[in-house]
Amino acid sequence: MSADAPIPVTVLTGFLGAGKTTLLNRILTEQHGKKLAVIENEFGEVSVDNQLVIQSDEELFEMNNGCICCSVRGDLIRVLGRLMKRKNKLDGILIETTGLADPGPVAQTFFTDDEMRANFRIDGIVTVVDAKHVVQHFDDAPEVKKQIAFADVLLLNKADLVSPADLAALESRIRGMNAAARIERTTNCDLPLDKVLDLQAFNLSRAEALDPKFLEPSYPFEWAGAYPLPAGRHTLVIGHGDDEHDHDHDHEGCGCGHDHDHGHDHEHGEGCDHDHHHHHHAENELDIMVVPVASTDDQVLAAARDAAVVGFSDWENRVADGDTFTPGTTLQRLLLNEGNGRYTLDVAAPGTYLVFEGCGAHPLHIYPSGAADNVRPTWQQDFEHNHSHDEEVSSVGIVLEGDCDPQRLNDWIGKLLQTKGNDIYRAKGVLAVKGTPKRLVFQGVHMLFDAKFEGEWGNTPRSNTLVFIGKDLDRQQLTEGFKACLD
Ligand SMILES: Nc1nc2c(ncn2[C@@H]2O[C@H](COP(=O)(O)OP(=O)(O)OP(=O)(O)O)[C@@H](O)[C@H]2O)c(=O)[nH]1
Repeated sequence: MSADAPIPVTVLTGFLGAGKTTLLNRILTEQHGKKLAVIENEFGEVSVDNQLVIQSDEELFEMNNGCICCSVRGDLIRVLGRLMKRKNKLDGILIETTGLADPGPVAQTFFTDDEMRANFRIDGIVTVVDAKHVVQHFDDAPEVKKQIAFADVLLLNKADLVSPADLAALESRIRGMNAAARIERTTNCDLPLDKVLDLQAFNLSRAEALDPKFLEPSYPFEWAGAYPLPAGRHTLVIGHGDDEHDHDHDHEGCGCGHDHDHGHDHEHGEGCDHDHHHHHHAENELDIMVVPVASTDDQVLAAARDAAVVGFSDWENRVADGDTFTPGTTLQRLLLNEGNGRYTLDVAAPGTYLVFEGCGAHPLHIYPSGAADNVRPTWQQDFEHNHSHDEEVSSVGIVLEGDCDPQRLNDWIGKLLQTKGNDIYRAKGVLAVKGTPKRLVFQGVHMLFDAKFEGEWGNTPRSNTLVFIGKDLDRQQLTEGFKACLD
């Protein structure tokens, strides 16, 4: 490939347990003579996939502290920046998204600026569909339909688990959701790799037709405002706790939580139609970032916004009610009391400070030290966070030392998935079993599960890592249940 040609990027999507890692491992083991970089994003409190993706020469980047379509997009951009520098040594990039990712924003990342467009080209979006379980998620997981709609190739996988009649019915239903994609029926994602790689299939106009906002950026924050601040220890108030001063963010009007009277630059202001779902924030937390800027010129604001995108994907500093924090590109997670909180913002130098708010629904006031009234933003903007996740899906991770008793483990898992398999969408783990040097790899998708001994522990310390993903998971019950399997 010429050094100037953009690197082809393949996005692998599909709901939890559909077979994405199976396909990835197939690609990694086959002799295709290509040098690929793999970006792996996993949903779950603890990572198991790093133990399940086979070892290969390919470079593997893991992103596990959030979903690639929103909170770790900053990480994705950073990894791509690194790969860009070694572009002539790479033949392609594979991105395995979490089962809950909307592929739209992932694909969108490659169109965000000229540098991205020049260096990368989406070759295709490959969606793996679990023929056995997908139907039950059509209604409860909106991501599934998006993954199908966005696909250039659809693997109708797990064909071995359904009857030919059911498979045909499913195929026509899926065809109805995406008339353009090629559909391949597979078992264990077994198909020639030229059906998923080197497709030149991604079509920007189709993506725009599916999502008219496709080329509009989406951000991990919903609002930003610029405040002129003197040096000093200022009070930052979130919420309505202070009624006396509650005159500048009244919520009449669009209901989006901002004071529109003072907005100078409302890109999306009119209908304020951004949705306020924010799956990874609890109601009693608000993510903010306070970034010093030299001015409110467009270029300066754009640079601050890009820094905030990266900062929002990084680890947060937790700030309790009453605590102090300083400006900078660190994400500050304000801990709220029923939506309210009062913090000290310690400003060393006077100047303009941009405040980014993760969720725009929280009124925010800054009272400079010694001032009777709060300071108004001189500029403000709403940002589009145009997708959301099913807030009910959560994960429980268990990491424990000790050896499992195989019989008790089998009984526990069997019973658990039989009784709770509707709600446990996905379970996986790598376990240490009494009396064997091998690692037990456990895989569950709803009620179906299997466990295989794969590879030895060798020098790696024996331990048990398990993750459950689904709705209404009972952490204590799962943890206690597993503990009882340990010797
Ligand atoms: N019977 C059957 N099982 C399959 C098939 N494809 C994959 N599996 C099994 O389904 C389970 C999940 O497969 P993975 O490849 O890990 O699925 P995934 O989409 O990567 O899962 P997440 O990353 O957790 O969302 C594993 O136990 C696979 O062996 C298939 O065609 N038939």
